Amino acid sequence: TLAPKTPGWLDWYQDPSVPALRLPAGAVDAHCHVFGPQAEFAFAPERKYTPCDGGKDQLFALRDHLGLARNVIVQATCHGADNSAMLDAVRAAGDRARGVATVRSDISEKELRQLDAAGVRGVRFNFVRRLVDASPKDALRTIARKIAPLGWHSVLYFESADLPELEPFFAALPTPLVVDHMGRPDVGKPVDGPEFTRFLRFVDHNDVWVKVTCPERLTVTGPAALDGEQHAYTDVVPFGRRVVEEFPDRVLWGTDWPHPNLTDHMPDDGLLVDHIRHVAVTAEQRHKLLVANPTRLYWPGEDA
Ligand SMILES: O=C(O)/C=C(\C=C(/O)C(=O)O)C(=O)O
Repeated sequence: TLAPKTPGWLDWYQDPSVPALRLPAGAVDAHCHVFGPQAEFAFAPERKYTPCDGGKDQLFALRDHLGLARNVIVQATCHGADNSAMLDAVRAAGDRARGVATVRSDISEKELRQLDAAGVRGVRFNFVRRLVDASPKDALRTIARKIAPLGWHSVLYFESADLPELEPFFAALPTPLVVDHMGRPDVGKPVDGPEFTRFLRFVDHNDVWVKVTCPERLTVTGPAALDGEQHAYTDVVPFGRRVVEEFPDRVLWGTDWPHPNLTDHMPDDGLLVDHIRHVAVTAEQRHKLLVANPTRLYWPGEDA
């Protein structure tokens, strides 16, 4: 029997608009997931939510609809450390997808090489308490040490309030670091206030990559019209724009489709693409954000 969806959970947007923004050739959705379908890929018993299905066929249809060329498919907590749904999608996409996995500290070198051969290029460390139970730092250190020889990176998902406590641990990891959703800033606070300044300093000191993603998750005011356009998350724009301006060569973008854990509104993915115009305002910034940076990180050696 299939597990029912967490009550109150919104399904992903069924009829996304065609973006007004034409994406540059080779644009990468560098943060998205696949959920099941659970009839084929069961959700993990230890999960803290049960999503609707969101399989590879719908993910690739969205990629094509939005004008994207490639995906980086990130393991979501609803599948725990069972990466089979993600691997199935990455393999199905051929060279058009890479993966970021969740692994346990006892993973063998052989298993890691198999993941690498399948297109995995990083692991995810999740510190968001509503998503996972404690993440023992010793176990994560062991994982980071095991993946470093493969040239993989560590993707970090944390609440901004936890950065002070986590920063020394992050700084000591022996891999490149990639932060999800700008470190989840409190956008009710000033962009040049102490909290986001501390985050930007962390990024600068450790050459951290930053995903300029999830304005729909971070917004306090909700989608609003901006420059006559629907659905720009105006209160998040200054944060994304700041990161793009300060670290133009280490920013990434993604849809976060199928958008887990949203209950008050579900973004139209076409309008999420248009939101890019407010944070990467020049064609050069957009080429780096969408093409050059993700290609350098996930398809190194390719000209982009
Ligand atoms: O999709 C995201 O990146 C954000 C969320 C969930 C996960 O990342 C996950 O379950 O792996 C969230 O904030 O609920």
